[in-house]
Amino acid sequence: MKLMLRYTLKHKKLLFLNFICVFGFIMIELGLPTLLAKMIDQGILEQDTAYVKKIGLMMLLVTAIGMALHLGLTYMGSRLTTLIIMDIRDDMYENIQTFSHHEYEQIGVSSLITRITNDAFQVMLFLGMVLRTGFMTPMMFTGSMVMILSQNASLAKYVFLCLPLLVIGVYLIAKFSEPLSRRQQSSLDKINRIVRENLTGLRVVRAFVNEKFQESRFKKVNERYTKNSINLYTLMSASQPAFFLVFNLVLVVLIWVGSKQIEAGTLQVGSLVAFIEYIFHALFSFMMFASVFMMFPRAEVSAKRIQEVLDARSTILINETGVRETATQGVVTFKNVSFAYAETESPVIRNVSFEAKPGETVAFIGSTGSGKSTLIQLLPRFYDVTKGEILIDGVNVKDYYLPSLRQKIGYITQKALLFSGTIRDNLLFGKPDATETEIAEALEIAQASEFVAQKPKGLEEEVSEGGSNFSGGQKQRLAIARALIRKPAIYVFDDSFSALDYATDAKLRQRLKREVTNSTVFIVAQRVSTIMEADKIIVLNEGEVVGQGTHQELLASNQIYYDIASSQLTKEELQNG
Ligand SMILES: Nc1ncnc2c1ncn2[C@@H]1O[C@H](COP(=O)(O)OP(=O)(O)OP(=O)(O)O)[C@@H](O)[C@H]1O
Repeated sequence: MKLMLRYTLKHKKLLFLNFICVFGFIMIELGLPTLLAKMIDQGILEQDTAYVKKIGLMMLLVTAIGMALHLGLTYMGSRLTTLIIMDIRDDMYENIQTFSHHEYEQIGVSSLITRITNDAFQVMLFLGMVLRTGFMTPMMFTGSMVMILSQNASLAKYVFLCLPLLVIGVYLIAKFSEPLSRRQQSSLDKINRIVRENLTGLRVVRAFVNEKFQESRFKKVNERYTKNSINLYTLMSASQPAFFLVFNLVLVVLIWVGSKQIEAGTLQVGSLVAFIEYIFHALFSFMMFASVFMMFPRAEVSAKRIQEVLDARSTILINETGVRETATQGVVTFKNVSFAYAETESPVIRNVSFEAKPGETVAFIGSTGSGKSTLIQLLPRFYDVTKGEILIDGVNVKDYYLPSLRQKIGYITQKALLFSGTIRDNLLFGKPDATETEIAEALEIAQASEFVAQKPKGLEEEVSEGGSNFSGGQKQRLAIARALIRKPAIYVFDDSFSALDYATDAKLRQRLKREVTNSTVFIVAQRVSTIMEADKIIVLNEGEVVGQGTHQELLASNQIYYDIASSQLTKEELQNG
């Protein structure tokens, strides 16, 4: 509720105009039955044609004004809700951007998508309803009740008798719809997750001929969603027939008692018609308000899910006052660094210490799951160390202004990710103002010039979603070029050469070596051949450093490294180093 109120009050001017239209519209709607009563009692029954014409014209004019006000009301309401939802989505997106990986993992990417799309839409539907009818109906109801009481108090008591019945009904429906709404939104999260997994992993699904299995997984969550929706809508729609039953019963009683009063001469026909019209307004307003009230739990569930996203504070803050400039560029020191993914889990990095200087290449090797990727993700603060510290150019990474820290690092992820757009767009992602020469140079170092030139449109070739129109190796080379173009002080290659053939891998590294003489280079690799020329190789085992040195030193002194190397290199290669 707070969320909806806060965002609505941001647009006070539109809200005020909406309110004016509502007020005017109600005045007109409430005035019409009185005019009608006058027309019947003083015009039609008295056979005064001139009076009938006069009141008729007045009614026409009043109706036209009412229509204009209603139009204004609809326009104002739609404009307001659209702006509110735009603000909510903008703020959510902005906050999501600041999330560390921890928050993404906690809420889940699919759920974040549902929240920014469907939950925001649910809130929009509700606010639209509130703005169109939420203000209007209580005012209309109160106004109508006042008119009812002032017209005929003895008839009014029948209307009051039915009200508690309606209130209890509305309360019960709202109460039962809340858990159903919550379940519905969380089933939608699941639908989103399965669709996402299926579509991104389509090749795996097909390769394992698991379409049927995935289909049944989808069917299950879809059925759960449908069942929930049916229950929810059945509950909601039960309200209308029940309401009309009560309404019609009241009407029958009123016509019965009213006709007796007319017979006795204590009530005029026109007054009864106006009275019934007011009752219609009152009960109809009540029903409309009840629908808003019944929709509230559903919108509230969505608003809470949105609020959760807005309230989530990244554990890794931008640090506005942090260090932006340093004297040196690329000196990296790990001091007794330990890291666990969650407080309860055991550390995956244990007491790691090493140093790297500009011009040096430091490589990490170890069995899978030994913590190589985790270790280098601590550099740009994708996660924060649990113990110890990481210094870059003498400053703790936590003390940097976050963008300045990340600006120093060219990070090439294990899974190359390209964005939809052209090849050029993807390269400019690294440096928006890069010149043609810089682009060409980066492509050349990354061994990508040739295949880019072979594309019919060259740099302007479109990259389809996820880069699916490029091979794994081509994607990796473009991702490398994108990082190279920035010329950062520190390069981090997280197994980024794995999809390249041996020859391309060797050529790329050789060319890179010439280029990045003043930068610090970290390479994570599974292939010994990729890292054997590194200045320092760090061998990791279960998160611990179990060896440090050059290829030759480690071959001679470290059994784990020797075992990895001997499993990949020929005897000759081993001997020649
Ligand atoms: N997001 C995560 N949440 C919890 N545990 C994780 C997460 N990512 C990795 N791990 C765990 O941390 C450990 C180290 O994983 P990491 O990816 O760093 O290993 P790696 O040496 O890079 O492996 P590989 O060579 O297979 O890529 C593994 O046991 C892994 O299961």
